[in-house]
Amino acid sequence: MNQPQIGTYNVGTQLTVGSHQVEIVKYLTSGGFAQVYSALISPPDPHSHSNIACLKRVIVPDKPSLNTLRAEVDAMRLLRNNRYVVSYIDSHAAKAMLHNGSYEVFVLMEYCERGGLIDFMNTRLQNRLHEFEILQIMSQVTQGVAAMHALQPPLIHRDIKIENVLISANNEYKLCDFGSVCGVIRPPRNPQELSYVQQDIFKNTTAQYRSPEMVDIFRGLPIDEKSDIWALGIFLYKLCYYTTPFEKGGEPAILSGHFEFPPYPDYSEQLRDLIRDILVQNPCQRPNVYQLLKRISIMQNVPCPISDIQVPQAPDSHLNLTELHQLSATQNIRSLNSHSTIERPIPNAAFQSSMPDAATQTLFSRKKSQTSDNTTLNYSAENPQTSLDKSESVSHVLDPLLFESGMSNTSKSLNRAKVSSTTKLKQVIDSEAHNFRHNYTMNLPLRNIIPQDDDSSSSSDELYPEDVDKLEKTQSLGSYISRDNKKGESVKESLTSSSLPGSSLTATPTKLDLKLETLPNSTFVNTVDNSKNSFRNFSKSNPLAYDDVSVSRQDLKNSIRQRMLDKLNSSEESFNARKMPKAKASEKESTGKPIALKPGISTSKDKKAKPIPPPKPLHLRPKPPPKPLFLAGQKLSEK
Ligand SMILES: Nc1ncnc2c1ncn2[C@@H]1O[C@H](COP(=O)(O)OP(=O)(O)OP(=O)(O)O)[C@@H](O)[C@H]1O
Repeated sequence: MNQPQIGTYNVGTQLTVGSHQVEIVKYLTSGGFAQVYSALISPPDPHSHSNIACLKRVIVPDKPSLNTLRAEVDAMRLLRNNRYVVSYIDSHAAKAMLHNGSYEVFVLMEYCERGGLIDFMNTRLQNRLHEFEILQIMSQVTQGVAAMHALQPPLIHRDIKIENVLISANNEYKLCDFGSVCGVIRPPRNPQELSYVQQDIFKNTTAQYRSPEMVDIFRGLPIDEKSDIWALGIFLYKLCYYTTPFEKGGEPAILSGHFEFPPYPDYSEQLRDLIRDILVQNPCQRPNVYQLLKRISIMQNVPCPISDIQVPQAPDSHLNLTELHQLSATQNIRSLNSHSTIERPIPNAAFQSSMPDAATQTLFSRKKSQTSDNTTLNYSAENPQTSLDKSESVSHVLDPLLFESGMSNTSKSLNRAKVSSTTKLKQVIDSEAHNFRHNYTMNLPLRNIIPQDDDSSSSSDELYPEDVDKLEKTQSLGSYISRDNKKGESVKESLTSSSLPGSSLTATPTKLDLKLETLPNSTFVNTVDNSKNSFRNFSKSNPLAYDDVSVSRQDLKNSIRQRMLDKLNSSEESFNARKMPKAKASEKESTGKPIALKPGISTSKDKKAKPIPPPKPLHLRPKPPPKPLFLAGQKLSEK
């Protein structure tokens, strides 16, 4: 979006935000789209009892962008009680006075006095983080993520990264920036959906934190909680080594899964193992958020905070494998099938929706039930609503035939696997559930990721009173992805080469800087824009027409293959450009001529670009005219 330029508020400026009186204390910074202030509020925040808050002021140019923010606020509101999520206080939107058609949005939230995690890391460039500090940060951030995954249906953050963690006055690490949040995205089923998902991922995620299933949508895997887990793995690696594991290798490295650990700092093998276990290609084999927390807690030698999340537990007598799977399959279908309005997630701590995982947890807990804490064992006995949710979801969402077939497949797999341990069983269930998400076919468009501006019903004026509108109404999660303001650029933090894996780490690392970096894949922008246009036309004419598109399997395969090749080629081009020696780079700057890529690497651009002729031998080059005297070593004054 074209961000209108606005001046900053003076200290002492008085405003009303929702039901709060606000007085500006200090201008803090400007984010990609927002001005950020510290402010005094009245009444104080009932959650923290503090009268100091953070005010985010954003000018949005149109209603779709307003929807994006509205959805961000809704996500914050759902998560407001979690200690490790930046807490929402109030919000307010109004039509902007100065900019026609635009809106001014104010969001009041908990003030994180100690700034960003990145700032803290910058204070520790010489003396890197100790393992216990890393585990503490990781545990708290993972708890924030767990709160999202525990919603029903789950929310996927999609932009977990160092930059999106702030530190509160009492030194707690808190997840922020919920502008990319979405529900589970099932695998696309036709080229239009595919383009759309691809575009959505590029707009809402940060390149280095993307999971393999995000980079290669053509694997046909859902984007779900496990994509956040991958990002947590990258996050953990960066806490340790101040760089990301695929910083140098980029997308091909993400897809091959190959990364190395720098020799310094020397963390325990346990910690490195944890990173290895998270960064596995197959999402089913990655731990879920609870398993991750357990591992971290064991390493910290503290009780697992998982009891805070209250994973649902079933009494022994009520649980058998069939039920277990029924529960998991249903939950997955619910996630997929849901139109994913943000209204739907239920912040019901007693019923988390990553059911394969929850179900497994249940099973684990059965084994341990004699010794377990009672608070985690009250599934249907103390929470009848939970049981209701369960039966309701079974009856109203599923096509019984599909469900039956899913069931029988699962039973077969389970029998085949002859699971003898809970770990094995967990893997089978997890992978079955994942396959279920993968294979289940629905006659629904990807509503959960279609932007609101394509949906005329949601942009009716009655949602937007003329002057002031409190951000309380819920929106489709699809609006999260309409952040077209990023336009192929992402603000990304990265260390300079001095701290890249494999490079010498004895040199003083340079500061972690915020720098504006164009996405590596330059041709992607075109691809995306094109696909976006075609998608929009398509959806405008008939938003429900996806399933009528007649595309043969082979066509789809070919189209996928071609896109993949284009994408890889263009990625390769940008990776080569990255590796371009400095000398060549400066040569480019000075001559202004493009630099030829390595021979043998064909890129989509190559096809269009004219071949660059080899340089002429010296003796054939035209001789430069003789220098005028005053440039030939003789001063004018000496003449
Ligand atoms: N609650 C808060 N307490 C203290 N500082 C904050 C808070 N929220 C944001 N900030 C500061 O403001 C900066 C920008 O905020 P934020 O990332 O939310 O804005 P943005 O416009 O969404 O930026 P971007 O999209 O580029 O990440 C943060 O990096 C952080 O330094």
